[in-house]
Amino acid sequence: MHLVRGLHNLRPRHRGCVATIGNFDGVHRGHQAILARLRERAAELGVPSCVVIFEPQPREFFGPDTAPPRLSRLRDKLELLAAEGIDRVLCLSFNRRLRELSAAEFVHAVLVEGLGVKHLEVGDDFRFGCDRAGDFEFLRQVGPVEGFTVEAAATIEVAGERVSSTRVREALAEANFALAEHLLGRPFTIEGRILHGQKLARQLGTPTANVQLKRRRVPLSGVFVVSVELDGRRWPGVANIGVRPTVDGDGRPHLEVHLLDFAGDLYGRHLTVAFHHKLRDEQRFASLEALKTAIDGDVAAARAFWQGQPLK
Ligand SMILES: Cc1cc2nc3c(=O)[nH]c(=O)nc-3n(C[C@H](O)[C@H](O)[C@H](O)COP(=O)(O)O)c2cc1C
Ligand SMILES: Nc1ncnc2c1ncn2[C@@H]1O[C@H](COP(=O)(O)OP(=O)(O)OP(=O)(O)O)[C@@H](O)[C@H]1O
Repeated sequence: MHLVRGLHNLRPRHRGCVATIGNFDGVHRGHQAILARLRERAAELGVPSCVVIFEPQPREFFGPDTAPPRLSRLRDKLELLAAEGIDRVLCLSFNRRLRELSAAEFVHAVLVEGLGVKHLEVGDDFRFGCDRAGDFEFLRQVGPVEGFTVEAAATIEVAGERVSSTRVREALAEANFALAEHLLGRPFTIEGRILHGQKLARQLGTPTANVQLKRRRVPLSGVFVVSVELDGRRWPGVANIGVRPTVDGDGRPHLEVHLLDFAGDLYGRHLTVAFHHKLRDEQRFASLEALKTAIDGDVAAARAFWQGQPLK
């Protein structure tokens, strides 16, 4: 899959494709359906498939602190789109200039001049352009004039509800991991590199891998049963996402994972943590001894969870 960053990096050879536009946060089953349709249309027309995404996502541009936490960073999204068989991603910086483009200007500059789109596939609720004035009806009118066809993707529902990134976030906040997995078509995961921690966990008897979150905000917090993928192998584990009020509290969330039955050095390695069940909220304990007892309980609960159940 080829990534083009910004309109200015489009070349004449990029013209001629089928496209869709959106945030595609989490690449959930609604997105997967649109992407499947896009692949079909690309094959029919003999042109590449292209997904147009924004970075930051528009809501993050308008309210960096109030926008909901992401399900996927840009690199996760790109991996997921590649796995869906998409040929090309155009990643546009969402900035003042872009937000001020009217719907007609956006269509002309991005879809026509930039991509030479032959066919556009969007959800029927898709809105775009300055003040979100552009919609499916507008595209249907302007498409034939600008030389492309437009199709509204059928709405994908799970359990009678439209699948959306918002719904996945709600499921995670409610710790409904079965629903989140159903909506995503895979378990919710967080990937990252292992950093050095304070080395306190070892003293607590439960060595943990500290996954680098940087400034990333995550859509869940608490103590969880997880599975961890490391170099193509899967391990059962238990994880904490929180600010660790008992021991420090730099106010930033940390993701720490203890792999059951694993011995070895994980510093600098890359791992993927899949979330399956919430055990409890994070708590401030009166002593390290009390924290240790709680963590021992979490480890036992994770062991019981995986007992007789295949790792996934
Ligand atoms: C399963 C698990 C549950 C945890 N629960 C809590 C908790 O409820 N409250 C808390 O302050 N810290 C909690 N922690 C975080 C510990 O405080 C942390 O592992 C310890 O500070 C070691 O940090 P270090 O790896 O940076 O040395 C938990 C950690 C794990 C692995
Ligand atoms: N369940 C769905 N069925 C059909 N199309 C969908 C579905 N979900 C999203 N789409 C379409 O996929 C494209 C990208 O959607 P986008 O990621 O912007 O929105 P979303 O998944 O609904 O997220 P949010 O909850 O943030 O609105 C849009 O064209 C949108 O209409």
